[in-house]
Parts: sequence; structure tokens; C-alpha cells
Amino acid sequence: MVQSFYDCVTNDNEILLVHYLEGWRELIKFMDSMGSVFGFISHETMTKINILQGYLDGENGKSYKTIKSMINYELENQVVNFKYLPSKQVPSGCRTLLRMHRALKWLEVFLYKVGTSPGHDKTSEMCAEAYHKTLSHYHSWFIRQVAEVAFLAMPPVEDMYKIVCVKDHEEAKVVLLTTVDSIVKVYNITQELYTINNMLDLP
Ligand SMILES: CCCCCCCCCCCCC/C=C/[C@@H](O)[C@H](COP(=O)(O)O)NC(=O)CCCCCCCCCCCCCCC
Repeated sequence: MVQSFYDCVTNDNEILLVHYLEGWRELIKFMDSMGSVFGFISHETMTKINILQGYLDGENGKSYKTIKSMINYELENQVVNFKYLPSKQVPSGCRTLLRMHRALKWLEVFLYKVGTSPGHDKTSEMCAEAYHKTLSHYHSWFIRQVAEVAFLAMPPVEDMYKIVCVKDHEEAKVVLLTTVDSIVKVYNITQELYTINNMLDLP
């Protein structure tokens, strides 16, 4: 997963969509190993990945090579709707990736917390705290309630160490902070692209 997010960024600071999606697929594997309670989150994430993969494999796939080229292509071809979400069309790549981009901020804050809070074993609290600071702002009341319930099922920190294949907090800190580092790079580049194109609020 770290490798995919690392490989995402080219020397010109472009983000390769194929690796971005691979990183997300790896995250889903972690989530799936935490239990079926997270199934709906996993399913939601997979739906978004599949939309983007569909564009990447489609006839205009070359235009979806990087996030920047996707934005340019979709803007030039009026694929992005700034006013509402058309119900009968596949959502644009830009609005789909924006949802994942917002979730990436949650992940960054959460992993940083786990990596820098030795002895803090309440992953559910750290997860909820990260969610309140980030992704929850974009979710309806209903989704927020469902998310809160799912957080209660988060495994204890020792189990999370096993999931990320480390034995104690010291090792976890190195792995998690390296991960955070690569996520931050990807997040910042994406954020800048969405900001200059006025696309941070796409419906
Ligand atoms: C394993 C812990 C998982 C905690 C996940 C925290 C985020 C919880 C949010 C759950 C909401 C999902 C339900 C659907 C939301 C959608 O309404 C909403 C908006 O979409 P729309 O505009 O098309 O309607 N969708 C989204 O915001 C996308 C949410 C994507 C959530 C991705 C979560 C990824 C989690 C990766 C966990 C990896 C754990 C790694 C541990 C080492």
C-alpha cells in the first residue's frame, strides 16, 4: 500500500491514477481483515474505485493517466457537473476521486494518531476523532451515525499492529509515519489541483 502511494507520484509531481487505485485496493484489504462490520465502507470505496477504473479502461483511458490529465480532459469535455449530480450518468472521475481524496485526509490523520500515541489502545476513539476532524463534514447525519457504530468495532491497537505486520509501537511508528508521509504528498498535490480548478465542492 505504501509502495503504491509512493509510486503514484512522478518526478514531475503528477499522480498516476493506476497506482492511486492500487493503493486504495490495498487499503480495502486491510479494512476487510478488520471484520464484516466494515463491509459497507469497503463496498462504498470499491464502487468509487470501479468508476475510476472504468474510465481508465475506457476509450478515453489515456486522458485518465494522471489526476491532472483527468481534470483537464473532463473540464474540456464538460464531463464535470458543478451544479448537481446527474442521476442517469456515471459520475465524473473528478467528483468520484474527490470523495476518495477527502477520505485520504481521514486516513492521514488517523494513521498519524495511531503512530504517535504510544500506549493509547482505543483505536475506535482515535478513528472517531480523526473522522470528526475531517470526513464527517461531508457526510449526512445518517451516514455519520452508521460510521460511529462501525468505529466501535475497530480492533484494539495490538490487532492493528498485526494487521500492518509490526510487533510493537516502535515498529508501528516507523511504518505508519512513512505511510503518512506518502499519503500527505499525494493529498497535497491533489488538493492543489482541485483548488486551482475550483473543484473542492463538486456535488
Ligand atoms: C477500518 C476503519 C474504517 C473507518 C473508515 C472511516 C470512514 C468512514 C466513512 C464511512 C462512510 C461510507 C459510507 C458512504 C459514504 C458516502 O455517502 C460518501 C459520499 O459519496 P457520494 O457523494 O457518492 O454519496 N462516500 C465517501 O465519503 C467515500 C468514503 C470512503 C471511505 C474510505 C475509508 C477507507 C478506509 C481505509 C481503512 C484502512 C485502514 C488501515 C489500517 C492500517
